[in-house]
Amino acid sequence: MASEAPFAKMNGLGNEIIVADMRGRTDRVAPAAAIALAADPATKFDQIMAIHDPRTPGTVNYIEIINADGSHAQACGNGTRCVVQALAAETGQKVFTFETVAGILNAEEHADGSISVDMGAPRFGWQDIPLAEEFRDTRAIELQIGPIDAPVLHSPSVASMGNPHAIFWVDNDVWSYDLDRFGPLLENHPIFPERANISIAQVTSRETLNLRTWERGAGLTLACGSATCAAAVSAARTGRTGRTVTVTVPSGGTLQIDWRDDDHVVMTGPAEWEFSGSFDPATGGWSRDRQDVA
Ligand SMILES: N[C@H](CCC[C@H](N)C(=O)O)C(=O)O
Repeated sequence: MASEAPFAKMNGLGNEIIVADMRGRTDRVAPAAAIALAADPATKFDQIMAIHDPRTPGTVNYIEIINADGSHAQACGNGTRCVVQALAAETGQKVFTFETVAGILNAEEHADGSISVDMGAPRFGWQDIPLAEEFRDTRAIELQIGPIDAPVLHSPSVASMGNPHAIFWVDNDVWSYDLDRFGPLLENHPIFPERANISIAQVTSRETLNLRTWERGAGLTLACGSATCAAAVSAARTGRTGRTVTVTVPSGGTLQIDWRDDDHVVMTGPAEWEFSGSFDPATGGWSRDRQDVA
């Protein structure tokens, strides 16, 4: 049996994150371990952020992102803030350059404890999302759900933040939509060959949005950082808002999104530590650190 690895259960605005310390090891978190940890109410999570030794000079760590269903994600904004907070607490370092499967990621902890992550440039080409067929205008693609002549949700904007996102614009309260019913249907719609994260967004002013997300591989979550970025850039791109917005997520918290002139999207928000323990990356068996036990 491989030795146990330390982990911290954290959250980013209610997005449930496990930061797994896989530095100095060659094994990886097995999908079965992720599924076991997700099934245990004490360690239930949306994403595992597995911190590995760096692969590329100039980066501090390679980060692997694993969804609750054991699948992999290319981006996780809220989880990246949790990684920054954990590493900043350990090392005192404030500025980080990470590598993920989607590329290089810069992040920084500020004096007030908030954390900014440069999520890179969004992509809007239909092959970039990806979509199964060509759509020339990804600001509003032809996709709808509900009765054909009275769709409940329709014409989403699609964007890639490294991972695939569809954003449905609604006029009513985002809570009035049955996202737990529509989410799985849309996540697995054949138009999204790699599935997609599905959000509904209500624009409340030129600077504010309300957002709910059904995450690919994790379901309904209390926050989704990359979806917040995808919604913000899509809102700006369709003329609904300016390029700097505050997004309210289901936990009631907010993320600040700035789509900079150099095309990079910078997301700023909090991260919170809950408890620490160690786990077996092969099976997901785990125990809580003794000093944390009340
Ligand atoms: N919670 C994450 C996104 C996870 C995306 C994942 N569900 C995927 O498969 O793309 C965030 O804060 O950005």
